[in-house]
Amino acid sequence: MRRYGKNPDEDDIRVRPNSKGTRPRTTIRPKHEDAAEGMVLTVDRGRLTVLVGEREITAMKARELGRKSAVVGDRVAVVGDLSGQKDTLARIVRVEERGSVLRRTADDDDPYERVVVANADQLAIVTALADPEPRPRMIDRCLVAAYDAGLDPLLVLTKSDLAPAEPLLETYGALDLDYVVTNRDDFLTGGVDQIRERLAGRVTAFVGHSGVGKTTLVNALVERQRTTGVVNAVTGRGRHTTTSALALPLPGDGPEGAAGWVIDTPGVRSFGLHHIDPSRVIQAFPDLEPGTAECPRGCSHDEKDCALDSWVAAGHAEPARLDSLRRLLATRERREGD
Ligand SMILES: Nc1nc2c(ncn2[C@@H]2O[C@H](COP(=O)(O)OP(=O)(O)OP(=O)(O)O)[C@@H](O)[C@H]2O)c(=O)[nH]1
Ligand SMILES: [Zn+2]
Repeated sequence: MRRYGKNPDEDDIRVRPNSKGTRPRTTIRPKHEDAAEGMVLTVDRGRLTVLVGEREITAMKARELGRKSAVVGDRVAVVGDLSGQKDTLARIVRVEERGSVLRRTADDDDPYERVVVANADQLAIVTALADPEPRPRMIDRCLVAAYDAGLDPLLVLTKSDLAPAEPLLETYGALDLDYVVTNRDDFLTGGVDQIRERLAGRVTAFVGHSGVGKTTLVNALVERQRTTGVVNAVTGRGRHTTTSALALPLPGDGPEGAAGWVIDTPGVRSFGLHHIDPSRVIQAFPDLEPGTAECPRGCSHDEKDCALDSWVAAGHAEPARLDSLRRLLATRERREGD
């Protein structure tokens, strides 16, 4: 699977300046052939902050885009005033095809599932080992969302000074999940390198419930940021005013001049799992998947004849994993955030 960020040279989402003549053009596009390519960093009430080269500009959707949305992480083509000066406004005339989408669940205020992050290739699931207690169900839901969106999950276990990681990791042992264990004291001694390594050259969306230490972690990661440009300008605006995700560059060189991207997602209470087929849910449980071979056709995996019970009874997987799968299947239709 091609994922944005891993092989920027092979990326077919980008519009290369010299691609004229080598590629067929659609009839709509020539109008904006001189458009600049950018990446959406955040969205605030119809105003989008777009990184174009080294410059951060404010833009809005051009009318011709219609209902099509542009979200954080989107590659967009912009025209108009690209100076980035105060009170200037550019127009987004095109949203490039997305390599991946993360959706959030519909809620009472907004009945539609919406894409909140585009083009991420990794999902960092931030969970505290204590205070607050880890929530395996929430982790499972995130895993399902990650697998469904084609993102590599990365379990980030924080506050290791308060509790050991082993019990939780044991539960997920069969999943062969990539994980990092962190704590605040490590950050002070440069201990974020372990996680930095996992983020290098990639676009990683960070999710986690309030209080797990996500902000502490993200700040440690983006701290040594160049003094001008993206981070300071964006964070200076006051996060609380926006429910949008926010793309933050990791210091160093790489695609778009950053060593990788952290996409902080304050507004994502829960992922939209409504659209996910039960047969895809099972993909988040590779330890259980082989056990479904003997299931009756169209098995819900939560019925009397389900073969998973005997699979687990035979010792092929942990009973806790099957419980987790079943809880997930049962709660998939609900709108809960945990
Ligand atoms: N013991 C301990 N406390 C931590 C650690 N990291 C963060 N904290 C504390 O946990 C609390 C929550 O941290 P935040 O970084 O604000 O957590 P958050 O997930 O961003 O939560 P919100 O800001 O509510 O969204 C703060 O009081 C932090 O000081 C850690 O490694 N160990
Ligand atoms: Zn079954």
